[in-house]
Amino acid sequence: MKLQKLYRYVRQAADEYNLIEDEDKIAVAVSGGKDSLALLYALAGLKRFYPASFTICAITIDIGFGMDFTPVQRLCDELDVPFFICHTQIKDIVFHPENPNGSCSFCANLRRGALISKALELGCTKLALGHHKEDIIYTMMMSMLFEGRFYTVSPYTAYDDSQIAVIRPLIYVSEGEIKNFAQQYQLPVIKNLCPRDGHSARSDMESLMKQLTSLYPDAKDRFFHAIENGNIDDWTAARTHMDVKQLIQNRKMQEKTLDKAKNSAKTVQSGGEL
Ligand SMILES: Nc1ncnc2c1ncn2[C@@H]1O[C@H](COP(=O)(O)OP(=O)(O)OP(=O)(O)O)[C@@H](O)[C@H]1O
Repeated sequence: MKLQKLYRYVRQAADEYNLIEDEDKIAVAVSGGKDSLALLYALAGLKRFYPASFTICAITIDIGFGMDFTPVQRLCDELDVPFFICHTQIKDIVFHPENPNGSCSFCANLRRGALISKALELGCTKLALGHHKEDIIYTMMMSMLFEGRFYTVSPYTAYDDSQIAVIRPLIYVSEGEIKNFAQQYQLPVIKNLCPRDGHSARSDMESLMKQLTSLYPDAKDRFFHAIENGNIDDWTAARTHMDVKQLIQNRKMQEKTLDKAKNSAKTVQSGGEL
């Protein structure tokens, strides 16, 4: 995939869901994986010609697996993006033998907390995550199968207790396109050293989708269309550029529904979406 195409996708998401506003300071959450590196690349370029004026910085949460993030630092230098790395003990907390909550979703929550607190410290108004089209679809499938509700993470999420909103500008980009882009532009992808990488419920959704696609080639597009038109509260609110207070109100209602659904469904360890 060419860079122009990536820009087009990100612009489409930004325009449709009001992701980027004038004076925004966007913290790009960079794990070192292909998705967030592609996101960094896209936003660093887009800020030169996007109608709203915004700045970016990059934040990496070092979970404690001893990964070397020097290649990310080099890319940030090349793109002229300030880079911040936060060293944490998340690995020790999540992998503690006596910790019964040591799931992928617990780890994702800790990472998100660390990202938000660093982004707030830096005065950022948005935190951009690298979820792509399949991430959105697989989260919806997990939500239906494990929680019994039609839901997935939104392109724009506001929190009432925080000055920052989470945005997902890659929702229109497929994983295949990102892989291709990462190869073409030689993004410095760092191998994830977590032993659970690739062994989550998310990978089960991937296999399930492969089977579905062999029977119904358009399954992914149909699922994504259902999400965009399915009146999921956060999605509708973002698309209609709803007032932030109203957005938060909607989110609270959603959380109540989730609690109810969780109580009545079997608890299954999910794939740990951030
Ligand atoms: N350790 C981290 N530091 C900073 N950001 C992170 C970290 N882990 C995850 N993120 C952010 O959360 C997003 C989703 O996380 P997830 O673990 O699902 O990664 P992924 O789908 O493999 O994406 P990537 O290829 O970017 O690693 C990432 O794209 C990235 O923006």
